[in-house]
Amino acid sequence: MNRLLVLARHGQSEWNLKNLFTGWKDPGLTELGIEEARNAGRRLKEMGVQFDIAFTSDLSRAQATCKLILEEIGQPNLKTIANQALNERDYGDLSGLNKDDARARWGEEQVHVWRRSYDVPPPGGESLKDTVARVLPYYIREILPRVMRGERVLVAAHGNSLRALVMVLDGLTSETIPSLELATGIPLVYTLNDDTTVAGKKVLEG
Ligand SMILES: O=C(O)[C@H](O)COP(=O)(O)O
Repeated sequence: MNRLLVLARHGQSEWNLKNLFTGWKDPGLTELGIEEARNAGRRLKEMGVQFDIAFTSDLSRAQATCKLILEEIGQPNLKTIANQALNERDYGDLSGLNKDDARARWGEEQVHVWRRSYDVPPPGGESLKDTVARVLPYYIREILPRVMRGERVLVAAHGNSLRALVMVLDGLTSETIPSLELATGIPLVYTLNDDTTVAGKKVLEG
């Protein structure tokens, strides 16, 4: 039995376009972000994918992406569960700052460490380790049981809350996770084995 889990980072947001750290702030999608979300839905529809349940975060850019994907595959009314556990990593004091200004102020390397390391948090914010500590329990408690029962699940969330989950699914380490980037609006289509490990993964590029 195929156990289907699809992860999708939200489409481009207004603050992605402005190159601002976003975290728990709540900007909407840009026109491009809306089109990215619709394209993700179209590619899933071409694969014949249908879902039994969807999960998203408490932030509107992920919720809008989830809704647009479901509209494109013809499931506009699918039950969708929103939970703060799937929110983007909190960027704390960096939220709202321009990323290039931050690089100029603190240096390229320090900003890269804040953005991509496993256990170094931005000032006043969450490290990826902190994000794993809320995403993984939620995945194990609420999402994985459904996948293992054969429910086809969509998770529409954020770059770092999904990096937290992909780290576990793909068996990445604190040494390898810094190189993982997730593009906006590109679905990751996983199938899981009986023992919850990954049987297959497909990245639905544009
Ligand atoms: O929260 C944000 O700023 C973005 O969604 C993710 O930012 P990052 O790619 O710099 O971690």
